[in-house]
Amino acid sequence: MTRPVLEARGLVKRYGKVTALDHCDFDLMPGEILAVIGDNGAGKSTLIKALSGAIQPDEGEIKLEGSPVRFTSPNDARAEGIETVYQTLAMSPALSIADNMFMGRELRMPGVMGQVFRRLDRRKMEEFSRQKLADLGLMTIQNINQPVETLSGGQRQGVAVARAAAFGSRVVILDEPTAALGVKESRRVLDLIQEVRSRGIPIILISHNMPHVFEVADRVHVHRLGKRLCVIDPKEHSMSDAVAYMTGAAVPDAVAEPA
Ligand SMILES: Nc1ncnc2c1ncn2[C@@H]1O[C@H](COP(=O)(O)OP(=O)(O)OP(=O)(O)O)[C@@H](O)[C@H]1O
Repeated sequence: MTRPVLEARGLVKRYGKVTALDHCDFDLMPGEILAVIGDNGAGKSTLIKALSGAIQPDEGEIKLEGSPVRFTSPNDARAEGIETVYQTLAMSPALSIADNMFMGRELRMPGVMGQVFRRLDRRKMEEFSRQKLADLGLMTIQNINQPVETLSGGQRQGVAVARAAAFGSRVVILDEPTAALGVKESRRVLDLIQEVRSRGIPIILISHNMPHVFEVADRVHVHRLGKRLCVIDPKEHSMSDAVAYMTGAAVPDAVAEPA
Protein backbone atom coordinates (compact mmCIF):
# COMPACT_ATOMS: atom_id res chain seq x y z
CA MET A 1 0.00 0.00 0.00
CA THR A 2 1.34 3.44 -0.95
CA ARG A 3 2.05 5.69 2.02
CA PRO A 4 0.35 9.12 2.08
CA VAL A 5 2.65 12.13 1.80
CA LEU A 6 0.50 14.01 4.29
CA GLU A 7 -2.16 12.51 6.50
CA ALA A 8 -4.31 13.49 9.44
CA ARG A 9 -6.40 11.49 11.85
CA GLY A 10 -9.13 12.75 14.15
CA LEU A 11 -8.46 16.48 13.83
CA VAL A 12 -10.64 18.61 16.07
CA LYS A 13 -10.71 22.41 16.11
CA ARG A 14 -13.21 24.38 18.16
CA TYR A 15 -13.85 28.11 18.15
CA GLY A 16 -16.01 28.66 21.22
CA LYS A 17 -19.25 26.84 20.50
CA VAL A 18 -18.41 26.25 16.82
CA THR A 19 -16.71 22.97 15.96
CA ALA A 20 -14.87 23.78 12.74
CA LEU A 21 -13.20 20.35 12.56
CA ASP A 22 -14.97 17.39 14.08
CA HIS A 23 -12.63 14.36 14.07
CA CYS A 24 -11.54 14.99 10.51
CA ASP A 25 -9.37 12.50 8.60
CA PHE A 26 -7.28 13.38 5.59
CA ASP A 27 -4.86 11.68 3.19
CA LEU A 28 -2.80 13.12 0.34
CA MET A 29 -1.17 10.51 -1.88
CA PRO A 30 2.13 11.02 -3.80
CA GLY A 31 1.90 12.94 -7.07
CA GLU A 32 -1.85 13.55 -6.96
CA ILE A 33 -4.10 16.56 -7.21
CA LEU A 34 -6.55 16.15 -4.34
CA ALA A 35 -9.49 18.54 -4.39
CA VAL A 36 -11.25 19.39 -1.12
CA ILE A 37 -14.85 20.44 -1.66
CA GLY A 38 -17.64 21.31 0.75
CA ASP A 39 -20.34 23.81 1.55
CA ASN A 40 -19.59 27.24 3.04
CA GLY A 41 -18.46 26.82 6.62
CA ALA A 42 -17.85 23.06 6.26
CA GLY A 43 -14.31 23.48 7.63
CA LYS A 44 -12.16 23.27 4.49
CA SER A 45 -10.02 26.32 5.23
CA THR A 46 -9.65 25.24 8.85
CA LEU A 47 -8.42 21.84 7.65
CA ILE A 48 -5.73 23.30 5.40
CA LYS A 49 -4.76 25.84 8.04
CA ALA A 50 -4.16 22.93 10.42
CA LEU A 51 -2.16 21.04 7.77
CA SER A 52 -0.06 24.12 6.99
CA GLY A 53 0.64 25.24 10.58
CA ALA A 54 -1.51 28.40 10.47
CA ILE A 55 -3.60 27.04 13.36
CA GLN A 56 -3.06 24.24 15.85
CA PRO A 57 -5.77 21.60 16.19
CA ASP A 58 -7.15 20.88 19.66
CA GLU A 59 -6.97 17.13 19.04
CA GLY A 60 -5.71 14.71 16.44
CA GLU A 61 -2.50 13.82 14.67
CA ILE A 62 -0.79 14.95 11.48
CA LYS A 63 1.90 12.87 9.78
CA LEU A 64 4.29 13.92 7.04
CA GLU A 65 5.66 10.94 5.13
CA GLY A 66 4.76 8.69 8.03
CA SER A 67 6.30 10.77 10.84
CA PRO A 68 4.17 12.75 13.29
CA VAL A 69 4.57 16.53 12.95
CA ARG A 70 3.36 19.41 15.06
CA PHE A 71 3.61 22.72 13.20
CA THR A 72 3.37 25.81 15.38
CA SER A 73 3.46 28.28 12.46
CA PRO A 74 3.32 28.30 8.64
CA ASN A 75 7.11 28.72 8.74
CA ASP A 76 7.45 25.32 10.42
CA ALA A 77 5.47 23.76 7.57
CA ARG A 78 7.41 25.71 4.95
CA ALA A 79 10.65 24.44 6.44
CA GLU A 80 9.33 20.93 5.76
CA GLY A 81 8.50 21.74 2.13
CA ILE A 82 4.78 22.45 2.55
CA GLU A 83 3.83 25.68 0.77
CA THR A 84 0.38 27.23 0.98
CA VAL A 85 -1.37 29.87 -1.08
CA TYR A 86 -4.10 31.16 1.23
CA GLN A 87 -7.29 32.81 -0.02
CA THR A 88 -5.82 36.17 0.92
CA LEU A 89 -2.75 36.02 -1.26
CA ALA A 90 -0.29 37.37 1.32
CA MET A 91 1.69 39.43 -1.17
CA SER A 92 3.28 42.83 -0.67
CA PRO A 93 1.82 44.87 -3.53
CA ALA A 94 4.48 47.58 -3.51
CA LEU A 95 7.35 45.08 -3.70
CA SER A 96 8.64 43.53 -6.89
CA ILE A 97 7.79 40.07 -8.18
CA ALA A 98 11.27 38.87 -7.21
CA ASP A 99 10.94 40.25 -3.67
CA ASN A 100 7.53 38.63 -3.30
CA MET A 101 8.88 35.30 -4.51
CA PHE A 102 11.41 35.29 -1.68
CA MET A 103 9.46 36.97 1.14
CA GLY A 104 10.93 35.78 4.43
CA ARG A 105 13.74 33.75 2.88
CA GLU A 106 15.78 36.34 0.98
CA LEU A 107 19.19 35.36 -0.31
CA ARG A 108 22.11 37.26 1.23
CA MET A 109 25.34 38.20 -0.51
CA PRO A 110 28.21 35.84 0.20
CA GLY A 111 30.81 36.76 2.84
CA VAL A 112 30.92 39.92 4.95
CA MET A 113 28.45 41.85 2.79
CA GLY A 114 25.74 39.32 3.50
CA GLN A 115 26.62 38.17 6.98
CA VAL A 116 27.54 41.51 8.56
CA PHE A 117 25.79 44.10 6.39
CA ARG A 118 22.81 41.82 5.60
CA ARG A 119 22.99 42.86 1.92
CA LEU A 120 20.61 40.93 -0.32
CA ASP A 121 21.86 39.09 -3.36
CA ARG A 122 19.36 40.75 -5.70
CA ARG A 123 20.92 39.42 -8.88
CA LYS A 124 20.58 35.83 -7.68
CA MET A 125 17.03 36.39 -6.44
CA GLU A 126 15.99 37.93 -9.75
CA GLU A 127 17.64 35.15 -11.74
CA PHE A 128 15.96 32.48 -9.65
CA SER A 129 12.53 34.16 -9.92
CA ARG A 130 12.85 34.65 -13.67
CA GLN A 131 13.79 31.00 -14.09
CA LYS A 132 10.91 29.74 -11.93
CA LEU A 133 8.33 31.85 -13.73
CA ALA A 134 9.72 30.75 -17.10
CA ASP A 135 9.70 27.08 -15.99
CA LEU A 136 6.03 27.42 -15.19
CA GLY A 137 5.31 29.10 -18.51
CA LEU A 138 4.52 32.51 -17.01
CA MET A 139 6.00 34.29 -19.98
CA THR A 140 3.49 37.13 -19.90
CA ILE A 141 5.42 38.74 -17.05
CA GLN A 142 7.95 41.00 -18.70
CA ASN A 143 9.90 42.47 -15.85
CA ILE A 144 10.80 40.68 -12.65
CA ASN A 145 11.31 44.04 -10.90
CA GLN A 146 7.76 45.12 -11.64
CA PRO A 147 5.79 45.83 -8.43
CA VAL A 148 3.15 43.16 -7.83
CA GLU A 149 0.43 45.88 -7.68
CA THR A 150 0.92 46.46 -11.42
CA LEU A 151 0.04 42.84 -12.28
CA SER A 152 -3.40 41.55 -13.25
CA GLY A 153 -5.28 39.32 -10.80
CA GLY A 154 -4.35 36.25 -12.80
CA GLN A 155 -0.69 37.19 -12.97
CA ARG A 156 -0.63 37.78 -9.20
CA GLN A 157 -2.22 34.42 -8.61
CA GLY A 158 0.36 32.97 -11.00
CA VAL A 159 3.22 34.47 -8.98
CA ALA A 160 1.70 33.09 -5.76
CA VAL A 161 1.39 29.62 -7.29
CA ALA A 162 4.89 29.86 -8.78
CA ARG A 163 6.26 30.84 -5.37
CA ALA A 164 4.54 27.88 -3.76
CA ALA A 165 5.75 25.58 -6.54
CA ALA A 166 9.31 26.91 -6.31
CA PHE A 167 9.64 26.26 -2.59
CA GLY A 168 7.06 23.54 -1.99
CA SER A 169 9.32 20.57 -2.33
CA ARG A 170 6.80 18.16 -0.78
CA VAL A 171 3.27 19.60 -0.89
CA VAL A 172 1.57 22.62 -2.46
CA ILE A 173 -1.74 23.75 -0.92
CA LEU A 174 -4.01 26.13 -2.82
CA ASP A 175 -7.10 27.68 -1.22
CA GLU A 176 -9.50 28.89 -3.96
CA PRO A 177 -6.78 29.79 -6.48
CA THR A 178 -9.23 30.57 -9.29
CA ALA A 179 -11.83 32.50 -7.26
CA ALA A 180 -12.30 35.99 -8.68
CA LEU A 181 -10.35 35.18 -11.84
CA GLY A 182 -11.59 35.47 -15.41
CA VAL A 183 -11.78 32.53 -17.81
CA LYS A 184 -8.35 33.11 -19.34
CA GLU A 185 -6.62 33.72 -16.04
CA SER A 186 -8.25 30.66 -14.46
CA ARG A 187 -7.02 28.59 -17.40
CA ARG A 188 -3.45 29.75 -16.74
CA VAL A 189 -3.68 28.83 -13.05
CA LEU A 190 -5.19 25.40 -13.84
CA ASP A 191 -2.35 24.77 -16.29
CA LEU A 192 0.14 25.76 -13.59
CA ILE A 193 -1.44 23.32 -11.14
CA GLN A 194 -1.06 20.50 -13.66
CA GLU A 195 2.49 21.60 -14.38
CA VAL A 196 3.34 21.37 -10.66
CA ARG A 197 1.80 17.89 -10.49
CA SER A 198 3.80 16.81 -13.54
CA ARG A 199 6.92 17.56 -11.48
CA GLY A 200 5.76 14.95 -9.01
CA ILE A 201 4.62 17.39 -6.30
CA PRO A 202 1.20 16.58 -4.85
CA ILE A 203 -1.35 19.38 -4.59
CA ILE A 204 -4.29 20.06 -2.30
CA LEU A 205 -6.82 22.22 -4.11
CA ILE A 206 -9.73 23.82 -2.27
CA SER A 207 -12.34 25.04 -4.70
CA HIS A 208 -16.04 25.75 -5.06
CA ASN A 209 -15.66 25.61 -8.84
CA MET A 210 -16.88 22.12 -9.77
CA PRO A 211 -15.82 22.24 -13.45
CA HIS A 212 -12.29 23.17 -12.35
CA VAL A 213 -12.27 20.43 -9.70
CA PHE A 214 -13.52 17.82 -12.12
CA GLU A 215 -11.06 18.89 -14.77
CA VAL A 216 -7.86 18.60 -12.72
CA ALA A 217 -8.44 16.49 -9.61
CA ASP A 218 -7.35 12.85 -9.34
CA ARG A 219 -9.47 12.39 -6.22
CA VAL A 220 -12.03 14.53 -4.45
CA HIS A 221 -12.28 14.75 -0.65
CA VAL A 222 -15.88 15.70 0.17
CA HIS A 223 -15.98 17.67 3.42
CA ARG A 224 -19.19 18.05 5.38
CA LEU A 225 -19.94 19.39 8.88
CA GLY A 226 -16.29 19.50 9.89
CA LYS A 227 -15.21 16.10 8.66
CA ARG A 228 -14.37 14.01 5.61
CA LEU A 229 -17.58 12.45 4.39
CA CYS A 230 -16.02 10.44 1.56
CA VAL A 231 -13.36 10.48 -1.13
CA ILE A 232 -14.63 10.10 -4.68
CA ASP A 233 -13.03 9.43 -8.03
CA PRO A 234 -14.13 12.22 -10.41
CA LYS A 235 -14.12 9.74 -13.28
CA GLU A 236 -16.74 7.64 -11.54
CA HIS A 237 -18.95 10.35 -10.08
CA SER A 238 -20.74 13.28 -11.67
CA MET A 239 -20.55 16.88 -10.50
CA SER A 240 -24.16 16.65 -9.36
CA ASP A 241 -23.28 13.58 -7.22
CA ALA A 242 -20.51 15.59 -5.59
CA VAL A 243 -22.77 18.58 -4.92
CA ALA A 244 -25.48 16.29 -3.50
CA TYR A 245 -22.96 14.67 -1.11
CA MET A 246 -21.54 17.97 0.08
CA THR A 247 -24.93 19.53 0.72
CA GLY A 248 -26.40 16.42 2.34
CA ALA A 249 -29.02 15.96 -0.40
CA ALA A 250 -27.63 12.45 -1.00
CA VAL A 251 -25.51 10.05 0.98
CA PRO A 252 -22.63 8.25 -0.74
CA ASP A 253 -23.22 4.49 -0.61
CA ALA A 254 -19.55 3.59 -0.37
CA VAL A 255 -16.76 5.56 1.14
CA ALA A 256 -13.76 5.26 -1.13
CA GLU A 257 -10.58 4.90 0.88
CA PRO A 258 -7.22 6.06 -0.46
CA ALA A 259 -5.37 3.56 -2.66
N1 LIG B 1 -11.04 32.25 13.58
C1 LIG B 1 -12.29 31.79 13.72
N2 LIG B 1 -13.04 32.17 14.77
C2 LIG B 1 -14.31 31.70 14.94
N3 LIG B 1 -14.91 30.84 14.09
C3 LIG B 1 -14.19 30.42 13.04
C4 LIG B 1 -12.86 30.87 12.79
N4 LIG B 1 -12.41 30.27 11.66
C5 LIG B 1 -13.42 29.49 11.22
N5 LIG B 1 -14.49 29.59 12.04
C6 LIG B 1 -15.77 28.88 11.89
O1 LIG B 1 -15.48 27.53 11.60
C7 LIG B 1 -16.37 27.02 10.62
C8 LIG B 1 -15.57 26.49 9.44
O2 LIG B 1 -14.97 27.57 8.75
P1 LIG B 1 -14.04 27.39 7.48
O3 LIG B 1 -13.56 28.76 7.10
O4 LIG B 1 -13.02 26.37 7.76
O5 LIG B 1 -15.06 26.84 6.41
P2 LIG B 1 -14.88 26.66 4.84
O6 LIG B 1 -15.38 25.30 4.50
O7 LIG B 1 -13.50 26.99 4.42
O8 LIG B 1 -15.92 27.75 4.29
P3 LIG B 1 -15.93 28.65 2.95
O9 LIG B 1 -16.18 27.73 1.82
O10 LIG B 1 -17.10 29.55 3.21
O11 LIG B 1 -14.61 29.39 2.87
C9 LIG B 1 -17.32 28.16 10.27
O12 LIG B 1 -18.50 28.01 11.04
C10 LIG B 1 -16.55 29.40 10.70
O13 LIG B 1 -17.41 30.44 11.05
